[in-house]
Amino acid sequence: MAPVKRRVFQSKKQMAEELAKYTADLSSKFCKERGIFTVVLSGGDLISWLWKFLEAPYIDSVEWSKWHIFWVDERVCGWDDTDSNYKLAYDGFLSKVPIPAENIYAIDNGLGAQGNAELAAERYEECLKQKVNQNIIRTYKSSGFPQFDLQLLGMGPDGHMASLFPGHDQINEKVKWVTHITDSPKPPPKRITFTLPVINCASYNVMAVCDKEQADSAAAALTHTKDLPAGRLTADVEVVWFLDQAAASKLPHGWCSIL
Ligand SMILES: O=C(O)[C@H](O)[C@@H](O)[C@H](O)[C@H](O)COP(=O)(O)O
Repeated sequence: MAPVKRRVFQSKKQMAEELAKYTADLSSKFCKERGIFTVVLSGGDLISWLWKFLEAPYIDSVEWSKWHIFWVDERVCGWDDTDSNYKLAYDGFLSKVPIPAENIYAIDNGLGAQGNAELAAERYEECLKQKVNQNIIRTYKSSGFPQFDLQLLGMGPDGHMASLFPGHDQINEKVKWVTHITDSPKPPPKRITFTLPVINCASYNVMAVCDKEQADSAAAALTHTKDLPAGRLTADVEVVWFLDQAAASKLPHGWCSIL
């Protein structure tokens, strides 16, 4: 099983700087190896921690034209809706870096605007399959699941990741690549989400978590004292939890040395 590493930072600023460095290093590695870097984003606070990419050296040194962007979960709404994870990422990040528009794979705008969660999930899975056929996304060993190069994930205070919530059935999906939920405890209620097997096939998974509201769940997930979706996170190569001091404050003594 892939190692689960922890990195605890004194401030969100430091965390954002290291997150950019970690991601840029993987971008160089994958662009060199395969000429493509597949990156999966989540919503929530994550996008606000990507600001470092908009500055030197990254804005000029990253091979943006080789990036392909996907979403681990999305709210079922149109692209211009204030709930949209696509809009959040576009406004805060994607519109400011030269990633080609055709390399950005958002939820189907029409199905989102109609609120059709089931069909939107099916359509997004079809989109992933098409990208596998075009050799943009790799597949994981013999399982046939898509394998992304890097996923940048977040965790809610209840321990959810993507739109896999504690006590909801979506976490048990074993066949589909993308599923949907219509009663999400975090608003809005309708969402589509990658399933756990897909999330865990990624080569590298980053779980970025800040603030004291997440501290209990971060500790429970990392020590496995509660069965939380975020505690089931693994990867093919490695998982790294990026935590600020507040989010790491409930980790067992000695687990949270500052980096
Ligand atoms: O659509 C969403 O709501 C997000 O993708 C979600 O899965 C997020 O990553 C976590 O809820 C953490 O969110 P915060 O960073 O806002 O706590």
